[in-house]
Amino acid sequence: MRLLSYLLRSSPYIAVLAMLTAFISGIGNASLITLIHTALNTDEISSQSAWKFMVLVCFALTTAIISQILLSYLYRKAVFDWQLQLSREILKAPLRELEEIGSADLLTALVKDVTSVGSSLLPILPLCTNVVIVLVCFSYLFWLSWQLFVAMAVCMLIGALSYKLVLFKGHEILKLAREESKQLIEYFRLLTGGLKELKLHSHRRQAFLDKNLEPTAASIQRRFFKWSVMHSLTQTWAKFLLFFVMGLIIFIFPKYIKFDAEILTGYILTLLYVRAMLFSIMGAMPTLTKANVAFEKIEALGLKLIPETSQQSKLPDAIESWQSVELVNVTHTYYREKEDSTFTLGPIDLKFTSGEIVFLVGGNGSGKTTLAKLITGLYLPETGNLYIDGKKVVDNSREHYRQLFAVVFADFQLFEDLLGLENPHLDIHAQEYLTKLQLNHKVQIQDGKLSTTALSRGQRQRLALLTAYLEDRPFYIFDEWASNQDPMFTKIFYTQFLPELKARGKTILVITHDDKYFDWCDRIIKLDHGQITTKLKPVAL
Ligand SMILES: Nc1ncnc2c1ncn2[C@@H]1O[C@H](COP(=O)(O)OP(=O)(O)OP(=O)(O)O)[C@@H](O)[C@H]1O
Repeated sequence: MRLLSYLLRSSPYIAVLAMLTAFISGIGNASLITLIHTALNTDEISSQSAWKFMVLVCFALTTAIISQILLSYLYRKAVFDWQLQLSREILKAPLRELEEIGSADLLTALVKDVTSVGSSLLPILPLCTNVVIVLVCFSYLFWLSWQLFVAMAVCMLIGALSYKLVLFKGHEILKLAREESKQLIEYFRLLTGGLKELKLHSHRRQAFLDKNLEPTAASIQRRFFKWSVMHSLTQTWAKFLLFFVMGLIIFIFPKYIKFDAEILTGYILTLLYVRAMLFSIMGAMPTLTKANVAFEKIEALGLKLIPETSQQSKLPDAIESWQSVELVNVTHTYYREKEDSTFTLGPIDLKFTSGEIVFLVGGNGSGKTTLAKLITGLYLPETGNLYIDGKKVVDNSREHYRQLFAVVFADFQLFEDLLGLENPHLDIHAQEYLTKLQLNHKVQIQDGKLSTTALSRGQRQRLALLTAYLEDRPFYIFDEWASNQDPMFTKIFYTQFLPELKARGKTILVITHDDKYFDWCDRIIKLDHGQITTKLKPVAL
């Protein structure tokens, strides 16, 4: 029911119209069978009845076509809307939560689950029509003989209960298959991302196929097969149930309930007609079950398909002037479920002032990147607070606070389109930076779009730097930016780029292992196992 309300809320007017036409079409269809039965039992068929029949056929046909067109529109629009809405929700959710969910689950939700939920729309409207037809036909049967109807209904109810039981079991199987589909997507991601490693090592490749990919794919296939068998069994059972009921009506019930031949033909004719509708109602159940599983999964991720309030909140402006950013008693803890261990960063007390260059050093895994995520407001501190110019950063101001930073993370992502950079001279500025970064012979820029990002890792890092330059934010953070640069460019970075940025009044935090250039900063902060062990001037190090 909750799924249905979501489906209807995505385009309420169209949905109501589509349902209305589906209902009307259902009434038209059901009226046809009563008209046929009456005509069969009339000696002389009047021309008025023939006209009535023709009009009813046209009416049922037109409403069915309209409802189908509306349905296709509704389906396409719903999937489109939900994919956009889920993307917004993902961008809105806290980074740490998203990291814990993992990209495989998010991708499955965006690509597979949304389509599954949307596909439930396809049988829903025909379902409405068929439910109406079945209800009208059953009312007709009740009107013909209520005693016969009650006897028939009891038999059908027993059949429906057994069907429901199997459907419930199927729901559990589909849930497990959904979890494994997520794992399969993760393996596909490894396959496409690890082509070099898999091609070079034949034993690893074989083991990857035999031990990872194949068992998961086979298990999903087994579960879906089990589900299909259960589905086919219930469908076949449902078909024979109706024949069984007809057999009871023809051979058994007449011994106990009195009714004439006209009622009997009415029952058989109507049941034969209703049979197709009942099958289609039952046929829709697996799709609805699949949609329900996908819907539950999206909800379990904490993502909403329908926006709760208007999406058009004003985007925060960039911060132009500031004096200090301060972290007071800030901590962050990772919990690693598989190893049942934790890593805690902090408590951290740090202050950055406008226009200084700070180097952040420390061994692998000491918490440097985590600290950068806390400073930029990407991670929410578990304890303690961030302050900008003495003002606490709270939930309402966090988005605004984040506009202070331009960051090149070690696992940066390049966008070919230089998005969100409102600058009438963007191409000219970008071209200047491309020359400065010695990329002008490799990459061109036109209408804010880079001609390519298919470059070496070091060159891609330079492109990431280009984006950061163009963002022109007051606070720059570089996470081991120079690690893939040649010695000459590393030198240019520390001895030219950083001082130039500082001269423009920027604050720069550089996560680095390049001790050769430690003299080129104002301060050095050292992290060890999540704790700040040293805050020094470079000369003293
Ligand atoms: N997403 C995560 N989930 C769980 N633990 C994590 C996660 N990211 C990092 N950690 C753990 O937190 C610790 C600090 O990681 P972090 O990436 O901040 O260190 P780092 O100093 O930047 O390391 P490196 O120099 O290798 O980049 C590490 O022990 C790491 O295992």
